[in-house]
Amino acid sequence: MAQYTRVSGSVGLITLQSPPVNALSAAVRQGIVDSMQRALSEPEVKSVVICGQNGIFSGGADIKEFGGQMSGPPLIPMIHAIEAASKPVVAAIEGIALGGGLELALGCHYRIAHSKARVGLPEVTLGLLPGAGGSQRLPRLIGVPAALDLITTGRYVTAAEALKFGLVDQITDHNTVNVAVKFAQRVAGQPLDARRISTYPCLCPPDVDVLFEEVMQRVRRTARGAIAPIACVQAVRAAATLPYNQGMERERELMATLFTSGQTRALQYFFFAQRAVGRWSMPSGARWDTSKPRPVHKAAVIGLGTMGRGITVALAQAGFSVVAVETQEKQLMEAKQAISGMLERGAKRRGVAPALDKINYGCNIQSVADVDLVIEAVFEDMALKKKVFQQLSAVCKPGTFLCSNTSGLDIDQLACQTRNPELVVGMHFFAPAHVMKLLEVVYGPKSSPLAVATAMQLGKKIGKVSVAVGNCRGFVGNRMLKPYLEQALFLLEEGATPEFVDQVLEEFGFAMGVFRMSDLSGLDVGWKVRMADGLAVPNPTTGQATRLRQGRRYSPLGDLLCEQGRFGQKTGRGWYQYNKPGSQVAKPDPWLHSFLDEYRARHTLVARRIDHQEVLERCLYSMINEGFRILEDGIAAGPEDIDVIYVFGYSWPRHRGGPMFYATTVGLNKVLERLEHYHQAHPDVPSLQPCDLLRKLVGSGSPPIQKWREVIKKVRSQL
Ligand SMILES: CCC/C=C/C(=O)SCCNC(=O)CCNC(=O)[C@H](O)C(C)(C)COP(=O)([O-])OP(=O)([O-])OC[C@H]1O[C@@H](n2cnc3c(N)ncnc32)[C@H](O)[C@@H]1OP(=O)([O-])[O-]
Repeated sequence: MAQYTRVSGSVGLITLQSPPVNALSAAVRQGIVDSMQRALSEPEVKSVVICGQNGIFSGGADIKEFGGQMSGPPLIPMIHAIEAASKPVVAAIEGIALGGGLELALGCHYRIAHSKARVGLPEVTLGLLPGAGGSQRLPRLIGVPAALDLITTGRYVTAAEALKFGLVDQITDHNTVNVAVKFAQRVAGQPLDARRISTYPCLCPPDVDVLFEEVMQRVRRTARGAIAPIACVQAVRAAATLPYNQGMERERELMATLFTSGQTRALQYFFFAQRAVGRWSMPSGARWDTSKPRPVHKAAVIGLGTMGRGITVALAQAGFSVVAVETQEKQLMEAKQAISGMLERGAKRRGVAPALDKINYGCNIQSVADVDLVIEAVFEDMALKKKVFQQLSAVCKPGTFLCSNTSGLDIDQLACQTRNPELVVGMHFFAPAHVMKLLEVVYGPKSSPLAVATAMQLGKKIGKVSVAVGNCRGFVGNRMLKPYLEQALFLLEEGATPEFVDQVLEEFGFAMGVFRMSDLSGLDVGWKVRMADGLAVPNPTTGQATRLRQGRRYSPLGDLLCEQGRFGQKTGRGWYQYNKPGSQVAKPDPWLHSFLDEYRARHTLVARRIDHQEVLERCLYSMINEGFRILEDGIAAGPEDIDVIYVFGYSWPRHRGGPMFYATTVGLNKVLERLEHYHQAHPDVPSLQPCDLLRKLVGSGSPPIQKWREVIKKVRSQL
């Protein structure tokens, strides 16, 4: 709702009241319409101020309303009525003015912002465009280039930047509402014609067509199949080329197309999924709201390879004191140089001082004795990690949390090496750790809620999206990656090429196909794991046994490449060839094609034509099937956890909502039916066998994803 009061005798003050972010719900819109009518009809009132309660202007349209039947006064006529008002209306922007919130402010005649406020039009991130006149008013106010930037990226700008653009009229460090009220008194009675943005001509640079062409090309390249950024460019183009009313009509048409697309549904789901993962729970019943974290002031990182360096940077940049440990002096010095460079570059980008003094470097593990939390990031070797955990347990002060950055090893085995296994959790970062948003916080059977809460809070403080998951091989992300990679290899054996498989996956929206991604991460990483598991063996016997290991189909293709020293980008050869080691430009490799031909001939495999559908279904459905198993096992508490992990950690296209949401858009019965089909064709591939939970969900009528937790609970209680 909105509260109407009269202040300073002649100013009507409308306060939006819809906690926590004053979203423009039906009740708020009704409140604004009623309050405006009152302010305009009261003769004593000479001007109006609109603000939001609790220091927040507005987070925009109420996203929860998008799924249902719209009720209450619509936003567009409401904003038009404010703009057309005969008395000046001033927006007092505190905290945030986002989306519809900023569009409302653009309908006002003046905008006063607090210096700490941030404004933006993030609709594109929800698969929409600023469809309450924002796409038409913003370019008229700040010019086409700046408007295109804000609208196509959805980025927020500070009050200072907004002032520079001319998006706000004034910024203040004082009480914004008081300043706005005084301002409103000053401008009362002044003519308003020059303050109505919809009447402005659209400021276009001379080469506007070239600009639109360039922006459209960039947007198409980076959108990975998302349609909203393209519609945003089209809407701004309408502002630049059409009169306001026709531009509004075009905005409406584009918005209608976006609204009915599946993409906005997926992105809205994902918006709430990101927030749902913060409300974590453990199978023991421990939860986010009943488990208090312990403050961490000083942390340590053990092992300063690629991951350790990134983690150190992430911690230091967030203001934590860090002890960074590497056992060999030479490696320590190399790491120090690299970390300092990363901090300096990051600080330059953000216009702040580099946090170099936050880090103390050392070669001795004793130097971590007084820290509150340690993140171990040594090589992915269980024996080595166990030794480190034994040392840490002996050296650290009582109560220190001991965390491992393992990407899939058993947390419980590490916990068993320590005196306080309840203080041990996994903190699985993704490379580069100071850039990638995802953090899997892995609890073992002995991990305490205190340790999980502390790791989750630390993750939040260093800017990560943290997801709490159970302990199993590969946790959530890498466990689901296994069947996906496996299918890709089988497809090569059966006749596909790496380029074709990658092309299909990239067209689907992945930033990189599976083979380009493997080349980037390094083929040797998985090879070492498979050797440790007894799967990759040198010189295996030929014939059927080569492709059947531990009772299931196995493709040794990756091992064979590694035996040739083809580790991917770092060696200049992998599934692709590169100009030189370290180069990122992948080119098809004729050697690899002959190698695949010879391999098939040696194993009497006849290459067949494989189409797009089969690549997508086998790679994605096997991964989704593993996702259902993860839910069934209680490793992830809900589908949102899996989807957030995949979007932030594995470049799953956000506009498809994540793998589990994608399954709902395909139809669970179709996923089940196709898995059954492929499992029949490949009975020696267990990952294609549909899991029980998927069958149960289909059996219970494929409920919406928000209801899955109930079915999961029932399935798990029957175990
Ligand atoms: C008509 C077409 C034109 C207009 C289109 C639009 O405006 S589209 C919209 C354009 N606007 C946007 O895209 C802005 C989206 N919002 C944000 O980016 C952030 O929420 C924030 C920066 C406003 C606050 O960040 P923060 O870290 O301080 O807090 P937090 O993120 O944890 O959220 C707190 C709670 O508020 C909830 N909630 C938030 N916003 C909305 C909403 N609009 N609606 C409903 N609910 C919303 C959120 O779910 C959470 O609920 P929970 O889990 O507690 O039950």
